[in-house]
Amino acid sequence: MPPAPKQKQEYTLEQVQSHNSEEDLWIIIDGRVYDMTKFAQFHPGGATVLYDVAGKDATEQFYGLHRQSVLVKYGPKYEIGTVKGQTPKVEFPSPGTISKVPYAEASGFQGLPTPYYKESHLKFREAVRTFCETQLEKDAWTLDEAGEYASTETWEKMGQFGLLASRIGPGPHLHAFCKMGGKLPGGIKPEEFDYFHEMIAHEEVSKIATPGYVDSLGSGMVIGLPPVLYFGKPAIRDRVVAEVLSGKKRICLAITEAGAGSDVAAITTTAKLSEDGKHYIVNGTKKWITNGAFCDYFSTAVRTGKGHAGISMLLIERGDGLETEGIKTSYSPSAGTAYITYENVKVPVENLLGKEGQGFQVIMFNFNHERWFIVAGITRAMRLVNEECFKWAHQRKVFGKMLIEQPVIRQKLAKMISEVEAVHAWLELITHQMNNMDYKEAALKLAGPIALLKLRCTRVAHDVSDDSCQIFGGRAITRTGMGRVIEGFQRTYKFAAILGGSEEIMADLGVRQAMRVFPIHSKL
Ligand code: HEM
Repeated sequence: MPPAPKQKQEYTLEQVQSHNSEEDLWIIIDGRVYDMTKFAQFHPGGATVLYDVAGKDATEQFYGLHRQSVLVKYGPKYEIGTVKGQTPKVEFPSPGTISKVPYAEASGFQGLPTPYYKESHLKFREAVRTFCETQLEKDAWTLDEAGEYASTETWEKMGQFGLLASRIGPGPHLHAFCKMGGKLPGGIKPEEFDYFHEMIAHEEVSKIATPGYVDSLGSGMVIGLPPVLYFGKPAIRDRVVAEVLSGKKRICLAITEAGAGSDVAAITTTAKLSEDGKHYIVNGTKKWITNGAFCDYFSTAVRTGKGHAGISMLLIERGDGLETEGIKTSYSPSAGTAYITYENVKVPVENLLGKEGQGFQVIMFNFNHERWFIVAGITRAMRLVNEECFKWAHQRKVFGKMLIEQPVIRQKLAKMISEVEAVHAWLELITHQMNNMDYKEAALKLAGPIALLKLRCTRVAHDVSDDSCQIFGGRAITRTGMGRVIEGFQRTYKFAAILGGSEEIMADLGVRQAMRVFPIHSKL
């Protein structure tokens, strides 16, 4: 929340100037007067720097060294009034508002004509952004640094607000969810809800910009629930979907193993039918499972036979024989990235997702949605990085002028902005196409374009990370302070280039899909 302007006292410049000693230290930041006398000795930047500006206007020094959030946190405690004749100019956006920084939002949200976004998308974005900023963002950074998972209360809050349901996409499950008393953000009706609403939900969560903690807010669910939703037996599906969307239970997708990443067919975790035919007995391990450390359910790929046709999907509940252990990644442990061990885990045959031996199809069916979701998240993260760079370039002075006045910085910004706008425009087009196809048709026709979009997106992320680091300098490798968002991005953007299929696999898949529909008799 922005600090409430304190109009209770107005001081003349001369009055402020007279409080200019270590024992009586006032400063001005953007027309507001702060009494720093007691704070000076606790100031993380040291007391001396404050003594140097005692009784003076320190706006430029302050905004050259601090994020706005510092004033939001400490301002109300130390602000004592305003300067007569000066009106504070710096904006403190209220929760849910759209940024006015150029290219910080998709142009359709900054008032330009758009074929995609309707009133319901604007309403939805405002509601989700307000929720994220007021309910999730305020302690995200502290929890991410501490490596803590999102609490059960946070999950239930997300469930009640309809954020979890919004991240699984349109479909009959939303009607079921609302019939059972659930609500969607912004009062959107299930029949209005489309893939743009879902895309917005992913974007807004990604904008929280604490990559590990952001993943702990449901990335496992986004990829782990669809196999149950589309391939689970009705009784199990209805129970599990209701539990997960309300935030009472958590689910993740367990496919990759130490010896099987993008090469899904190499998985070795086995599921053997028990003698009475009532259970599968699962043995093996899984690695890099997002949210695995704290989930209740695991949509797990298992081997029930040989080759591609020997892969099946099982819904496995945490219980005897299933152990999870956190893996240390470049992310915060908040993401709950886990190594999973299955030792003689008994799974009822009813928990088979799809048919035995058709696990590969179940996995492929969901991969497009997973990749599209990764693209939505990383693109939004890049937009935020660009916004931070644009602001920083207007804040930071070097060699006597603003960074933005240096042509080399404008060149970098031009590249970053144009690349992000291009991938986002492709994302919007594909999302529009998803809205106009059923899930099956989209899985077939959009697999190639989504793979190529993901490839382009993570290549752009590489460039954006590189350029933003050069713009932010030392702050881009410092976890706290001005470059916090850039530091988090450069440390973690590679996740998107590997998860859900590596760049190399995306490139190959994209072209092979195009080869399938190439009219073979076309000649030069
Ligand atoms: C309301 C007034 C101020 C408050 C509440 C405040 C608070 C803080 C805080 C919380 C930090 C740590 C920032 C972080 O790492 O996230 C910090 C750092 C710092 N502050 Fe202040 N500050 C104020 C004014 C000033 C002024 C006027 C100056 C300079 C004249 C200054 C100079 C510095 C410096 C040099 C650092 C270290 C920055 C770095 O490591 O990059 N501060 N301040």
